[in-house]
Amino acid sequence: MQRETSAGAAILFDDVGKTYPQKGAGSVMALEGISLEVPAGAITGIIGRSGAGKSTLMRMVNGLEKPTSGRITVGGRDVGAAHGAALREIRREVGMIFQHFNLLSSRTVLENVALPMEIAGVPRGQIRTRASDLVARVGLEKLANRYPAELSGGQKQRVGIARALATEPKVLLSDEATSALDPETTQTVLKLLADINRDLGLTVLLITHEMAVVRDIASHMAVIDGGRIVEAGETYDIFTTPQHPTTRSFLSGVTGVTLPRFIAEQMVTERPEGPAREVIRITFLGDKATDPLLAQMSAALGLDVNILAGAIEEIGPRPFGNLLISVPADRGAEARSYLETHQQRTEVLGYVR
Ligand SMILES: Nc1ncnc2c1ncn2[C@@H]1O[C@H](COP(=O)(O)OP(=O)(O)OP(=O)(O)O)[C@@H](O)[C@H]1O
Repeated sequence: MQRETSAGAAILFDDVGKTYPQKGAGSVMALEGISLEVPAGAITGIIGRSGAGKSTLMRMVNGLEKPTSGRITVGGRDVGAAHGAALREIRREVGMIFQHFNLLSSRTVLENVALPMEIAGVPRGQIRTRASDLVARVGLEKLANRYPAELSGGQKQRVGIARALATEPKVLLSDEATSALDPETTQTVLKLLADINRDLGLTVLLITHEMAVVRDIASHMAVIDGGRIVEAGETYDIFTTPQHPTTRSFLSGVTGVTLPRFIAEQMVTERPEGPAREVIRITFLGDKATDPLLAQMSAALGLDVNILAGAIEEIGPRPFGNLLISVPADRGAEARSYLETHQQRTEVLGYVR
C-alpha cells in the first residue's frame, strides 16, 4: 500500500477577487473579498447555487485560474504568483476529481491511474506497483484491465479518485464529484473520500450544491452566494445555528423535519389580526428529548403547545434535533424566552390561524 500518512496542506484565501473580461466591453465579477481558511487534514465543503463562483474558487487552488486581486496559498506557497516548475510542483500536490470523471476512454483503469505518474516522470517500474496499489485502495482490483466504457458511474469515479492520488497530493479537490451519481453510489463514494482523508491525512476541499453531501462528510463548510462567502465555520455550528438566509434556504431542503403540508400551505410570515398560532422551530443539541421540557413549559406557563413535527439528525458523529411546535401567537415571545433560558435555540417560522 501507499504510505499511510501524508500531512495535508492548509489552503488560505486572503481577500481574493476574480473578474472575467467579457466579450465586447466590461467584465463579470465572479468572486469578491473571499477570505477563508481551509484547515489542513480536514474535509471542507463549499456550497452555493449555480453561478455562485464555486468552480472559479476551486480552479484558483491549483492555478487553473489566477486571482485578479488577493492571494491564495497552499501549504504556504502563493499559487497565483507561481509559474513554470513551481506551478507544476503545486499542481502535483493538488489532485482533482470531477463530476464527469474525465477519464481517457482509450486507456484501461490501470493506465488511467498511471497517466499522472507518466507525466511526472516517475520510473516505469514504480508506476505499475503504485497504480496497482491505488486501484486496490479504491476497490477496483478486479477491474484493473477494463476500459471506462465498461464501468458504472461509481466505478468511474473510483478511478478518478485513484488517478487524483497518483502524484501523492497533499490536497484533494472535488468538483461536484457525486452530482452525476445515484444516492446509494453517492454514499459509497463519500465514504471512500472520508476513508482517504482519514488514512492519508489529505486536505479535502469539495464543492457541491447539495447540503446533504456537506452534512455527511465535511467537518467545515462555507456558503457562497453571488461571489461572496456569506457564512463559514464548522458544519455542526452552521447546521444548528445558520445565520444567513441563503444558508437557511439550503438547509430547509435537507433537515429531515418539514411541516405537515396542510400547515405549510396556510402559514404566513406576518402575524395576522385576531387569534393565530406562532410556529416555532426548536433546535436542540445532543440527543436529549425535549418532551419533558415542553410538558414543563406547558404546565409552568399554562400554555397549549402543539407538536407539529420532529427529527434527530446527525452531522458526522454528533446528533442534533429539530422540533416544530405551535403556541398561541400572543404568547409566542413568552414561550421562546422560556425555551431559550433552558438552552434551546428557537426560530419563528411563521403563523397559522
Ligand atoms: N471563463 C469565464 N469567462 C467569463 N465568465 C466566467 C468564466 N467562468 C465563470 N464565469 C462567470 O463567473 C461566475 C461564477 O461562475 P462559476 O462557474 O465559478 O460558478 P459555479 O458556482 O461553479 O456554478 P456552477 O455550479 O453552475 O458550475 C458566473 O457568473 C459565470 O458566468
